[in-house]
Amino acid sequence: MLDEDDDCPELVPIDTQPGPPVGQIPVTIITGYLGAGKTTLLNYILTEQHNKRIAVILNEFGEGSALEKSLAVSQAGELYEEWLELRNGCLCCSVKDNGLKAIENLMEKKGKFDYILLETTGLADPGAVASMFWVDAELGSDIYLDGIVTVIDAKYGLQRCLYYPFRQIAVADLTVINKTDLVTEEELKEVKDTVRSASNILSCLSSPYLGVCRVDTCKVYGFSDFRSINGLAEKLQIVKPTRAHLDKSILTVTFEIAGDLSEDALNAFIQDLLWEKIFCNKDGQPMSVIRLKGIVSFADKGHQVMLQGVHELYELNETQQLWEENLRINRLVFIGRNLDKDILQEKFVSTVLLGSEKN
Ligand SMILES: Nc1nc2c(ncn2[C@@H]2O[C@H](COP(=O)(O)OP(=O)(O)OP(=O)(O)O)[C@@H](O)[C@H]2O)c(=O)[nH]1
Ligand SMILES: [Zn+2]
Repeated sequence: MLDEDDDCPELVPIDTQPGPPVGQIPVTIITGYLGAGKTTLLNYILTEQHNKRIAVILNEFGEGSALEKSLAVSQAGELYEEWLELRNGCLCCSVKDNGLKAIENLMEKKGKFDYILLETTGLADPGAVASMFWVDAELGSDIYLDGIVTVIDAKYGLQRCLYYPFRQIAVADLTVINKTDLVTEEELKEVKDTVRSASNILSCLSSPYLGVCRVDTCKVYGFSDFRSINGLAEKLQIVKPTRAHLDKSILTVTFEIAGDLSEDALNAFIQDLLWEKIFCNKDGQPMSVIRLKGIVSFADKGHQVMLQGVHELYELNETQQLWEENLRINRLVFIGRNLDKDILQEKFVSTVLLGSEKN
C-alpha cells in the first residue's frame, strides 16, 4: 500500500486557478532521472483499472532510440503504442514542433483520449517539455499541460548532487519517492528533506515498490483541479536552467549480438562492470554505468530475458516473450560516463557469448 506522506503538505487548491480547459485533453509529464522508475509507474497506471483511455508517449532520443523503444515494448507488451521521436535528439531545441505534432497525429489516428502520459528521458529538462504546452495553449490546441510528476530513486536519486534531479523536483507538482524498499528510514528521511528543500511541491508520495504496491493513480493524473499553467510558468522562472542542454559527458552505447549467452559469464561481466568497475576506456578512465538495459538469450531458455540495471543494482528476469526460431539477438544499452563501445563489445563477445572462442 502506498502511504501518503504525513509530513508533506496536503493538496491545496490555487486560488487564482482558471479550471481545466473545456474539451481539451490533459497531458501529464512523468519525469525523473535515469532508472528512477518512470516506466514502472506508467506500467502500473496502465494496468490499473481506471475506465479511462490513456495514451502513453515515450520521449526517447539519441543513439539508443530504436533499441530503447524495442526494449520498452517488450517490457510493457501492447500497452505502448506511440513514441515521440525527436529529430535532432535535443529536447530543448526540437520538442516544440515535433512534440505537439506527434500528439495530434496520435489523436487523429486513435480518436480522443481522456489522458495523455508523457515519459521524458531521464536526462530531459522537464521545463523544456512543459513549456511547449503552455505556449501552445494560446494557440488553441486540443491538449493542455495538466501537471508534472517527478519520480525520485530513494537510493540513488539524490546521492551525487546531480543537476537534473534537482531541476526535475523543482518543477514537480507531485514527487513520487520510489524504491523506498532499498533504503533505511533515516536515509528516506534525508531524501524527503532534500526533496522538500528543492521544491515547493504540492504533494509527495512515497512508494515501497511501485511495481507491486498500489499507487493512488488519481493523484498521478487529473491535476487540473488544483494547479494552473501560470503557476508552472512562475516556477520555471524561479528555477531557470543554468545549463541549457543535456549532460554531454553521459554517453549511450548500444550493440546487438546474435547467439546465446552464458548466464554465469553474463553475471560476471555485469559485476565487473557495475561493481568492480574494472573496465576502462582508451584513456584509462574507468567506465561508470548509470543505466543498463537489455534483452538477452540463454541457451536453455525459450523466452527472452530482460536485463535492468541502475548504478550497482541489476536484475535478470525472464519475460513472456518467446524467441523466434533461430533469431536470437541480444540487445544491450549502456548509459553512463567514459563508456567505450569497442572495448565493451569486445569484452562481451569474448567472455559472455557462447561459442565465441571457436570463432
Ligand atoms: N527495488 C526496487 N526496484 C524498483 C522499484 N521501482 C522500479 N524498480 C526497478 O528499477 C529499474 C528501473 O525502472 P524503470 O521503471 O525502467 O525506470 P525508468 O525511470 O523508466 O528508467 P529510464 O527510462 O531508463 O530512465 C527496474 O529494474 C525496476 O524493476 C522499486 O520501488 N524498488
Ligand atoms: Zn523508462
